[in-house]
Amino acid sequence: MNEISAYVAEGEQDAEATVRPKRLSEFIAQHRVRDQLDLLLKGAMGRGTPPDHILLSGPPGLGKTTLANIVAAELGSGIRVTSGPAIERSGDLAAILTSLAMGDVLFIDEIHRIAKPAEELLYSAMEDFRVDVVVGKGPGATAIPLDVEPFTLVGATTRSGLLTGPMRDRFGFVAHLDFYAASDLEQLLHRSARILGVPITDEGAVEISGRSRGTPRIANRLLRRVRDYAEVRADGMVTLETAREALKVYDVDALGLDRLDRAVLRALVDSFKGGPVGLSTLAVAVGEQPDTVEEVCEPFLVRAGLLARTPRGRVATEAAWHHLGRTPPTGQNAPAGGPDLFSAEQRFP
Ligand SMILES: Nc1ncnc2c1ncn2[C@@H]1O[C@H](COP(=O)(O)OP(=O)(O)OP(=O)(O)O)[C@@H](O)[C@H]1O
Ligand SMILES: [Mg+2]
Repeated sequence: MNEISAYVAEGEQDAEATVRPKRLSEFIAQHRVRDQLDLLLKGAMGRGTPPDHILLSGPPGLGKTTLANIVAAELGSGIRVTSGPAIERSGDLAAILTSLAMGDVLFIDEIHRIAKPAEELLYSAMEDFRVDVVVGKGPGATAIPLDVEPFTLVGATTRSGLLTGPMRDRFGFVAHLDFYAASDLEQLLHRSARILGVPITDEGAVEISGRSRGTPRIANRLLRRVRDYAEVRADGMVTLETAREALKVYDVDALGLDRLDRAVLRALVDSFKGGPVGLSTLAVAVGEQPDTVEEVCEPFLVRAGLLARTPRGRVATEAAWHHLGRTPPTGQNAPAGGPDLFSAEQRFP
Protein backbone atom coordinates (compact mmCIF):
# COMPACT_ATOMS: atom_id res chain seq x y z
CA MET A 1 0.00 0.00 0.00
CA ASN A 2 1.44 3.40 -0.83
CA GLU A 3 1.64 6.38 1.46
CA ILE A 4 -1.49 7.99 0.08
CA SER A 5 -3.93 5.11 -0.06
CA ALA A 6 -2.95 4.17 3.49
CA TYR A 7 -4.90 7.19 4.65
CA VAL A 8 -8.58 7.79 4.27
CA ALA A 9 -9.31 11.49 4.07
CA GLU A 10 -12.21 12.49 6.26
CA GLY A 11 -13.60 15.76 7.61
CA GLU A 12 -11.63 18.93 8.25
CA GLN A 13 -11.11 18.03 11.92
CA ASP A 14 -9.50 14.81 10.87
CA ALA A 15 -7.13 16.51 8.45
CA GLU A 16 -4.51 16.86 11.17
CA ALA A 17 -4.72 13.19 12.07
CA THR A 18 -4.72 12.23 8.40
CA VAL A 19 -1.40 13.88 7.68
CA ARG A 20 0.26 12.77 10.92
CA PRO A 21 3.13 10.41 10.06
CA LYS A 22 2.60 6.90 11.36
CA ARG A 23 6.12 5.49 10.92
CA LEU A 24 9.63 6.76 11.54
CA SER A 25 10.38 6.72 7.80
CA GLU A 26 7.57 9.23 7.17
CA PHE A 27 8.72 11.60 9.92
CA ILE A 28 10.30 14.56 8.16
CA ALA A 29 13.65 16.11 9.17
CA GLN A 30 15.01 15.86 12.75
CA HIS A 31 17.51 13.40 11.29
CA ARG A 32 19.59 13.07 14.42
CA VAL A 33 16.66 12.25 16.66
CA ARG A 34 15.29 9.86 14.05
CA ASP A 35 18.57 8.08 13.71
CA GLN A 36 19.05 7.77 17.46
CA LEU A 37 15.51 6.49 17.95
CA ASP A 38 15.94 4.02 15.13
CA LEU A 39 18.99 2.53 16.86
CA LEU A 40 17.33 2.50 20.26
CA LEU A 41 14.23 0.71 18.97
CA LYS A 42 16.02 -1.78 16.74
CA GLY A 43 18.54 -2.60 19.46
CA ALA A 44 15.78 -3.34 21.96
CA MET A 45 13.72 -5.32 19.47
CA GLY A 46 16.77 -7.41 18.60
CA ARG A 47 17.15 -8.29 22.27
CA GLY A 48 13.43 -8.84 22.71
CA THR A 49 13.17 -6.35 25.57
CA PRO A 50 11.26 -3.07 25.84
CA PRO A 51 13.53 -0.09 25.05
CA ASP A 52 14.67 2.42 27.63
CA HIS A 53 12.32 5.19 28.70
CA ILE A 54 12.22 8.10 26.26
CA LEU A 55 11.83 11.80 27.00
CA LEU A 56 10.79 14.12 24.16
CA SER A 57 11.15 17.82 24.76
CA GLY A 58 10.58 20.88 22.62
CA PRO A 59 8.15 23.69 21.80
CA PRO A 60 4.51 22.90 20.86
CA GLY A 61 3.69 21.38 17.47
CA LEU A 62 7.12 19.96 16.58
CA GLY A 63 6.13 16.31 16.70
CA LYS A 64 6.35 14.96 20.27
CA THR A 65 2.94 13.26 20.28
CA THR A 66 3.58 12.05 16.74
CA LEU A 67 6.87 10.44 17.78
CA ALA A 68 5.32 8.79 20.83
CA ASN A 69 2.80 7.07 18.58
CA ILE A 70 5.53 6.18 16.10
CA VAL A 71 7.56 4.50 18.87
CA ALA A 72 4.62 2.22 19.66
CA ALA A 73 3.95 1.54 15.97
CA GLU A 74 7.58 0.65 15.27
CA LEU A 75 7.66 -1.69 18.29
CA GLY A 76 4.31 -3.16 17.35
CA SER A 77 3.16 -2.47 20.91
CA GLY A 78 0.05 -1.09 22.45
CA ILE A 79 0.04 2.53 23.65
CA ARG A 80 -1.71 4.07 26.65
CA VAL A 81 -2.01 7.83 26.58
CA THR A 82 -2.40 10.15 29.54
CA SER A 83 -1.04 13.48 30.69
CA GLY A 84 0.59 15.02 33.74
CA PRO A 85 -2.38 17.20 34.68
CA ALA A 86 -4.82 14.28 34.22
CA ILE A 87 -3.07 12.24 36.92
CA GLU A 88 -4.42 13.87 40.04
CA ARG A 89 -3.83 11.10 42.54
CA SER A 90 -1.09 8.51 42.63
CA GLY A 91 -3.84 5.86 42.71
CA ASP A 92 -4.87 6.94 39.19
CA LEU A 93 -1.35 6.30 37.99
CA ALA A 94 -1.04 2.98 39.86
CA ALA A 95 -4.22 1.78 38.13
CA ILE A 96 -2.79 2.65 34.72
CA LEU A 97 0.61 1.12 35.45
CA THR A 98 -0.71 -2.18 36.77
CA SER A 99 -3.00 -2.59 33.75
CA LEU A 100 -0.16 -2.30 31.23
CA ALA A 101 0.68 -5.37 29.16
CA MET A 102 4.26 -6.54 28.67
CA GLY A 103 6.09 -4.17 26.30
CA ASP A 104 3.35 -1.52 26.17
CA VAL A 105 4.21 2.13 25.64
CA LEU A 106 2.86 4.52 28.24
CA PHE A 107 2.75 8.05 26.86
CA ILE A 108 2.56 10.82 29.45
CA ASP A 109 2.12 14.21 27.81
CA GLU A 110 3.05 17.38 29.75
CA ILE A 111 4.96 15.18 32.15
CA HIS A 112 6.41 18.25 33.91
CA ARG A 113 2.94 18.89 35.34
CA ILE A 114 2.56 15.57 37.13
CA ALA A 115 1.75 15.79 40.85
CA LYS A 116 4.57 15.00 43.29
CA PRO A 117 3.16 11.79 44.86
CA ALA A 118 2.42 10.38 41.39
CA GLU A 119 5.92 11.31 40.27
CA GLU A 120 7.44 9.35 43.13
CA LEU A 121 5.31 6.34 42.28
CA LEU A 122 6.50 6.63 38.71
CA TYR A 123 10.15 6.45 39.81
CA SER A 124 9.84 2.92 41.18
CA ALA A 125 7.72 1.82 38.24
CA MET A 126 10.32 3.13 35.78
CA GLU A 127 13.27 1.66 37.62
CA ASP A 128 12.10 -1.55 39.23
CA PHE A 129 8.78 -2.21 37.46
CA ARG A 130 7.10 -2.20 40.83
CA VAL A 131 4.77 0.17 42.65
CA ASP A 132 3.83 0.44 46.29
CA VAL A 133 0.19 1.23 46.66
CA VAL A 134 -0.59 2.70 50.06
CA VAL A 135 -3.85 1.57 51.58
CA GLY A 136 -5.35 3.42 54.51
CA LYS A 137 -4.19 6.56 56.29
CA GLY A 138 -2.06 7.48 59.26
CA PRO A 139 -0.26 4.88 61.43
CA GLY A 140 -2.48 2.07 60.11
CA ALA A 141 -1.52 2.67 56.50
CA THR A 142 0.14 -0.23 54.73
CA ALA A 143 2.02 -0.36 51.47
CA ILE A 144 1.08 -3.15 49.10
CA PRO A 145 3.75 -3.84 46.50
CA LEU A 146 2.40 -4.58 43.02
CA ASP A 147 4.31 -5.73 39.97
CA VAL A 148 4.24 -3.78 36.75
CA GLU A 149 4.95 -5.48 33.42
CA PRO A 150 8.12 -4.16 31.76
CA PHE A 151 6.99 -1.15 29.72
CA THR A 152 8.47 1.89 28.01
CA LEU A 153 7.54 5.30 29.27
CA VAL A 154 7.51 8.04 26.67
CA GLY A 155 7.29 11.43 28.34
CA ALA A 156 6.70 14.67 26.46
CA THR A 157 7.34 18.16 27.75
CA THR A 158 7.46 21.69 26.43
CA ARG A 159 9.41 22.66 29.54
CA SER A 160 12.21 20.21 30.19
CA GLY A 161 13.72 22.75 32.60
CA LEU A 162 10.82 22.14 34.97
CA LEU A 163 11.49 18.41 35.28
CA THR A 164 13.08 17.31 38.52
CA GLY A 165 16.58 15.84 38.38
CA PRO A 166 15.53 12.34 39.55
CA MET A 167 12.83 12.29 36.88
CA ARG A 168 15.15 13.30 34.08
CA ASP A 169 17.78 10.78 35.22
CA ARG A 170 15.37 7.90 34.78
CA PHE A 171 15.05 8.40 31.06
CA GLY A 172 17.58 6.40 29.08
CA PHE A 173 17.13 8.58 26.03
CA VAL A 174 16.33 12.29 25.85
CA ALA A 175 15.48 13.86 22.51
CA HIS A 176 15.18 17.58 22.04
CA LEU A 177 13.11 18.60 19.03
CA ASP A 178 14.13 21.86 17.44
CA PHE A 179 12.32 24.23 15.08
CA TYR A 180 12.30 23.02 11.47
CA ALA A 181 14.22 24.65 8.64
CA ALA A 182 12.05 26.21 5.95
CA SER A 183 13.25 23.61 3.41
CA ASP A 184 12.04 20.80 5.70
CA LEU A 185 8.64 22.43 6.02
CA GLU A 186 8.41 22.70 2.23
CA GLN A 187 8.90 18.96 2.04
CA LEU A 188 6.30 18.50 4.76
CA LEU A 189 3.80 20.71 2.91
CA HIS A 190 4.22 18.79 -0.32
CA ARG A 191 3.62 15.56 1.57
CA SER A 192 0.54 16.88 3.39
CA ALA A 193 -0.85 18.39 0.16
CA ARG A 194 -0.41 15.05 -1.60
CA ILE A 195 -2.24 13.20 1.15
CA LEU A 196 -5.05 15.76 1.27
CA GLY A 197 -5.30 15.90 -2.53
CA VAL A 198 -4.48 19.61 -2.70
CA PRO A 199 -2.53 20.78 -5.79
CA ILE A 200 0.37 22.99 -4.70
CA THR A 201 3.22 24.69 -6.58
CA ASP A 202 6.79 24.88 -5.29
CA GLU A 203 6.45 28.65 -4.83
CA GLY A 204 3.23 28.13 -2.88
CA ALA A 205 5.01 25.70 -0.54
CA VAL A 206 7.95 28.08 -0.12
CA GLU A 207 5.63 30.94 0.78
CA ILE A 208 3.71 28.93 3.39
CA SER A 209 6.83 27.30 4.89
CA GLY A 210 8.45 30.69 5.43
CA ARG A 211 5.51 31.79 7.55
CA SER A 212 5.09 28.66 9.62
CA ARG A 213 7.35 29.61 12.54
CA GLY A 214 9.49 26.53 11.96
CA THR A 215 6.55 24.42 13.20
CA PRO A 216 4.90 21.48 11.37
CA ARG A 217 1.53 21.95 13.05
CA ILE A 218 1.41 25.57 11.88
CA ALA A 219 2.53 24.62 8.35
CA ASN A 220 -0.32 22.10 8.11
CA ARG A 221 -2.81 24.58 9.52
CA LEU A 222 -1.78 27.33 7.10
CA LEU A 223 -1.98 24.86 4.22
CA ARG A 224 -5.62 24.16 5.11
CA ARG A 225 -6.41 27.88 5.27
CA VAL A 226 -4.74 28.56 1.94
CA ARG A 227 -6.59 25.60 0.46
CA ASP A 228 -9.91 27.17 1.55
CA TYR A 229 -8.92 30.41 -0.12
CA ALA A 230 -7.71 28.70 -3.30
CA GLU A 231 -10.92 26.68 -3.59
CA VAL A 232 -13.31 29.52 -2.84
CA ARG A 233 -11.63 32.48 -4.52
CA ALA A 234 -9.36 30.89 -7.16
CA ASP A 235 -9.04 27.70 -9.16
CA GLY A 236 -8.13 25.42 -6.24
CA MET A 237 -4.37 25.47 -6.82
CA VAL A 238 -2.15 26.58 -3.92
CA THR A 239 0.26 29.05 -5.53
CA LEU A 240 2.41 31.98 -4.44
CA GLU A 241 -0.49 34.36 -5.09
CA THR A 242 -3.21 32.35 -3.33
CA ALA A 243 -0.86 31.78 -0.38
CA ARG A 244 -0.10 35.50 -0.07
CA GLU A 245 -3.73 36.56 -0.36
CA ALA A 246 -4.99 33.91 2.02
CA LEU A 247 -2.38 34.68 4.68
CA LYS A 248 -3.30 38.36 4.43
CA VAL A 249 -6.91 37.43 5.21
CA TYR A 250 -5.77 35.37 8.19
CA ASP A 251 -3.46 38.05 9.50
CA VAL A 252 -0.27 36.01 9.31
CA ASP A 253 2.63 38.34 8.59
CA ALA A 254 5.79 37.84 6.55
CA LEU A 255 7.65 36.17 9.44
CA GLY A 256 4.63 34.07 10.31
CA LEU A 257 3.91 36.01 13.49
CA ASP A 258 0.29 35.87 14.55
CA ARG A 259 -1.79 38.33 16.52
CA LEU A 260 -0.47 37.29 19.93
CA ASP A 261 3.18 37.34 18.84
CA ARG A 262 2.74 40.83 17.46
CA ALA A 263 0.81 41.92 20.56
CA VAL A 264 3.74 40.82 22.70
CA LEU A 265 6.24 42.72 20.58
CA ARG A 266 4.01 45.81 20.42
CA ALA A 267 3.52 45.81 24.17
CA LEU A 268 7.27 45.53 24.66
CA VAL A 269 8.05 48.33 22.23
CA ASP A 270 5.13 50.69 22.83
CA SER A 271 4.29 50.25 26.49
CA PHE A 272 7.70 49.41 27.89
CA LYS A 273 10.05 51.25 25.53
CA GLY A 274 11.54 47.95 24.42
CA GLY A 275 12.01 46.55 27.94
CA PRO A 276 13.38 45.01 30.01
CA VAL A 277 10.08 43.93 31.49
CA GLY A 278 9.11 40.92 33.61
CA LEU A 279 7.18 38.03 32.08
CA SER A 280 4.07 38.43 34.21
CA THR A 281 3.83 42.16 33.52
CA LEU A 282 4.18 41.49 29.83
CA ALA A 283 1.53 38.76 29.97
CA VAL A 284 -0.94 41.09 31.72
CA ALA A 285 -0.30 43.72 29.05
CA VAL A 286 -1.40 41.33 26.31
CA GLY A 287 -4.19 39.71 28.37
CA GLU A 288 -2.69 36.23 28.38
CA GLN A 289 -1.41 33.71 30.90
CA PRO A 290 2.35 33.98 31.56
CA ASP A 291 2.64 30.28 30.65
CA THR A 292 1.15 30.87 27.21
CA VAL A 293 3.47 33.77 26.51
CA GLU A 294 6.46 31.81 27.74
CA GLU A 295 5.72 28.46 26.10
CA VAL A 296 3.89 29.40 22.92
CA CYS A 297 5.19 32.82 21.84
CA GLU A 298 8.63 33.23 23.28
CA PRO A 299 10.52 30.25 21.93
CA PHE A 300 9.96 31.36 18.37
CA LEU A 301 10.36 35.09 19.06
CA VAL A 302 13.70 34.34 20.70
CA ARG A 303 14.65 32.01 17.90
CA ALA A 304 13.72 34.65 15.29
CA GLY A 305 15.93 37.20 17.04
CA LEU A 306 13.00 39.47 17.93
CA LEU A 307 13.00 39.05 21.68
CA ALA A 308 15.77 38.47 24.16
CA ARG A 309 15.44 37.02 27.65
CA THR A 310 17.78 38.80 30.02
CA PRO A 311 18.20 38.48 33.78
CA ARG A 312 16.33 41.79 34.13
CA GLY A 313 13.41 40.74 31.91
CA ARG A 314 12.25 40.53 28.33
CA VAL A 315 13.76 42.92 25.80
CA ALA A 316 12.72 43.75 22.23
CA THR A 317 15.68 43.50 19.87
CA GLU A 318 16.47 45.97 17.13
CA ALA A 319 14.95 43.55 14.62
CA ALA A 320 11.67 43.68 16.54
CA TRP A 321 11.48 47.48 16.27
CA HIS A 322 12.14 47.24 12.53
CA HIS A 323 9.61 44.44 12.08
CA LEU A 324 6.92 46.64 13.62
CA GLY A 325 7.99 49.50 11.37
CA ARG A 326 9.38 51.59 14.24
CA THR A 327 12.73 53.27 14.63
CA PRO A 328 14.70 51.78 17.49
CA PRO A 329 16.03 54.26 20.05
CA THR A 330 19.73 55.01 19.91
CA GLY A 331 22.30 55.67 22.62
CA GLN A 332 21.77 54.52 26.17
CA ASN A 333 18.42 52.86 25.56
CA ALA A 334 19.49 51.13 22.38
CA PRO A 335 18.09 47.63 22.14
CA ALA A 336 20.25 44.57 21.92
CA GLY A 337 21.09 43.52 18.40
CA GLY A 338 19.80 40.05 19.16
CA PRO A 339 21.67 36.85 18.52
CA ASP A 340 22.53 35.95 14.99
CA LEU A 341 20.49 32.88 15.33
CA PHE A 342 20.09 31.49 11.87
CA SER A 343 22.78 29.18 10.79
CA ALA A 344 22.97 28.78 7.02
CA GLU A 345 20.80 25.71 6.90
CA GLN A 346 18.24 26.98 9.35
CA ARG A 347 17.18 30.24 7.84
CA PHE A 348 13.55 31.24 7.91
CA PRO A 349 13.04 33.63 5.03
N1 LIG B 1 8.55 15.49 11.48
C1 LIG B 1 7.28 15.59 11.06
N2 LIG B 1 6.94 15.18 9.82
C2 LIG B 1 5.68 15.32 9.39
N3 LIG B 1 4.67 15.86 10.11
C3 LIG B 1 4.95 16.27 11.34
C4 LIG B 1 6.26 16.16 11.89
N4 LIG B 1 6.25 16.65 13.14
C5 LIG B 1 4.99 17.06 13.37
N5 LIG B 1 4.20 16.83 12.30
C6 LIG B 1 2.79 17.22 12.16
O1 LIG B 1 2.54 18.27 13.07
C7 LIG B 1 1.41 17.98 13.89
C8 LIG B 1 1.73 18.39 15.31
O2 LIG B 1 2.67 17.49 15.87
P1 LIG B 1 2.47 16.91 17.35
O3 LIG B 1 1.04 16.88 17.72
O4 LIG B 1 3.22 15.64 17.39
O5 LIG B 1 3.24 18.03 18.17
P2 LIG B 1 3.60 18.07 19.71
O6 LIG B 1 5.06 18.29 19.78
O7 LIG B 1 3.03 16.89 20.40
O8 LIG B 1 2.88 19.39 20.19
P3 LIG B 1 2.29 19.78 21.67
O9 LIG B 1 3.46 20.16 22.51
O10 LIG B 1 1.41 20.96 21.39
O11 LIG B 1 1.53 18.59 22.16
C9 LIG B 1 1.16 16.49 13.72
O12 LIG B 1 -0.22 16.23 13.63
C10 LIG B 1 1.84 16.10 12.45
O13 LIG B 1 0.90 16.05 11.39
MG1 LIG C 1 1.43 16.73 21.76
